[in-house]
Amino acid sequence: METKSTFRRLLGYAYRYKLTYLILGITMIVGVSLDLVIAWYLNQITNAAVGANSSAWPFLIGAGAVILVFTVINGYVDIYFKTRVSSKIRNDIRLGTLEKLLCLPAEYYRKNHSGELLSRLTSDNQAIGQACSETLITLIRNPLLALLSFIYLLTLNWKLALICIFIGPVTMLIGGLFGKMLRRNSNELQNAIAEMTSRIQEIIGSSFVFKSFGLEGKLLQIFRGKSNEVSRVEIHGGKIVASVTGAATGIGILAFIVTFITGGYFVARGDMAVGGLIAFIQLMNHLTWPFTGLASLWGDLQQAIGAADRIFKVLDEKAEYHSIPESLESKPGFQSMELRQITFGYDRDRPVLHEISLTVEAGRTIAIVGPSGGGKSTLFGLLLGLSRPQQGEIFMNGREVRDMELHELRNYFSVVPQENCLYSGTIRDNIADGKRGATEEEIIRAAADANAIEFIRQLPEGLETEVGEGGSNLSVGQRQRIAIARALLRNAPVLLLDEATSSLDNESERLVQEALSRLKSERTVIVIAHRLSTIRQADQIFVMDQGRVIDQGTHEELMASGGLYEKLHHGLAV
Ligand SMILES: Nc1ncnc2c1ncn2[C@@H]1O[C@H](COP(=O)(O)OP(=O)(O)OP(=O)(O)O)[C@@H](O)[C@H]1O
Repeated sequence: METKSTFRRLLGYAYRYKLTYLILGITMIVGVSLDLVIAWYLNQITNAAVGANSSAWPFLIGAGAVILVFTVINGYVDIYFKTRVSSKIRNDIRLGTLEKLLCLPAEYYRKNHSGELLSRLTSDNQAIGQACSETLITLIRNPLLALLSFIYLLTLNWKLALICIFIGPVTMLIGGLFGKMLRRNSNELQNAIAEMTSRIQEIIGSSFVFKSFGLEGKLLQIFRGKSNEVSRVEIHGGKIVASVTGAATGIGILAFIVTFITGGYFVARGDMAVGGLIAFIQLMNHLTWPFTGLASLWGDLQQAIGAADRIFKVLDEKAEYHSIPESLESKPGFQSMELRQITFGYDRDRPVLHEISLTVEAGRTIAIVGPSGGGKSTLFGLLLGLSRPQQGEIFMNGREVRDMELHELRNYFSVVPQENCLYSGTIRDNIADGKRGATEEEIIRAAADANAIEFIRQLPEGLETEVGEGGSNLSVGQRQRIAIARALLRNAPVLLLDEATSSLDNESERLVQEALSRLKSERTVIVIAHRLSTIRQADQIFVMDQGRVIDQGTHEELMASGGLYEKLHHGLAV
């Protein structure tokens, strides 16, 4: 992406807060004026001291007090509004980024590292906030201050002023030179941090496994590699910043020495008053620092543009839908769903489903069974429109689903996934996710039908119990029953049930199965069955192997045919 257009886009966010920027424009002008006034003040006070002009003191004290008051008030207003605008812009971009992420297709999540996506919302977002306030304002303020200081310098001693002007172009050259290096370093650092963050997420979420398998040493070793890489890139960045700062400081001091030596010479010759020299040195600071500071500011801006590039890349991704939908409403009126010759691969040239055809009629229970990796979950993804088939068509009530809004399609389904994904919040929140505006009575009834109400009542906080990250405060069986309650409340006509493979104890299993049979009644059910015992009653069973439907029929028919189903039944007998 072009730096210019990225910058223009960033300005678009800033434009929303034009009033705040107007205030910051005023504080900037007042700040610049105060810097010049202080040089003038030093000039006055030194000349009064050298000329033994004691009558000037009341005026000088008064002027000092005014300068002090203005400086304090202006400083407060300036910092407050800079923080405010930076925070607001960061918030806008953060919300926009998450909104976009929520609208992106499942494929995007498959292809992008979660740590990278996390960095878009954290460190990249932070870098942009800084750029839109302090960096942006300073980039305008510094050249303005330098220009006005130079004009003032000309009035003090034009010859000296012209001698000192060489600094500007030299420092700008340095800024330009190092800016590109800083930006490259920033990109490299972001990638390294993203990889490290992903690792942290993975490690933190797996304490049960790494502790039971004694993987601490291995994980630390892997993490050390990622962490060392971050450190290496940071140190390299430090080298670049140190070079910029060193060069800039050198130029600043050179300018100072030249001014002092030349100015001192002018004073000695009587061409300049001592107060003038003092004011000159003060103004030289304003002339050199804006330029020397420009180098590192430029670096900051480059880093922010790098961060903005990455964020805008997410914002420009093709979304599944253009705005966050209202929470899904179940849609009555399901008649049938038909898959015709569906072929699909996560990589286009490596299909994992081959020419799948099946029909699901209203009110029937369809079971999909088969060995692991056969494509059962992938098929669910296609039904829900999470992936699009590369060949073939899917019809819902006779309508091609390509012609339907994704929300409309998904409104036909209630899903109980294998991993019973709950969100941080209370049990009530999680059940209520099934239906917008669910009443207390409906929530309790759903919990009761899901065989969850008893354990909920035994919890000290009842429905208000926090489930923890991903439901980690609850047992697997309890999580499943909450997920079933959520699906019951949703009350969509088609239930997609991916049976959990995790084995529950007998009592828990009984409670879950009982809850599921309530959920299944009066609905169309498509179930991925891991326990063949639970699907004997299914109207139609599809046996999938290596992405193909290799057999179909009722339990009895499939047992009689002596194919894979019969083998699974005897061999796995789950
Ligand atoms: N996100 C993905 N990217 C690439 N390939 C994938 C992805 N998810 C699954 N696959 C592949 O697709 C094939 C079918 O996987 P799928 O998860 O649909 O099988 P399954 O029958 O549901 O297995 P299980 O019973 O173990 O859950 C497998 O070969 C798997 O490796």
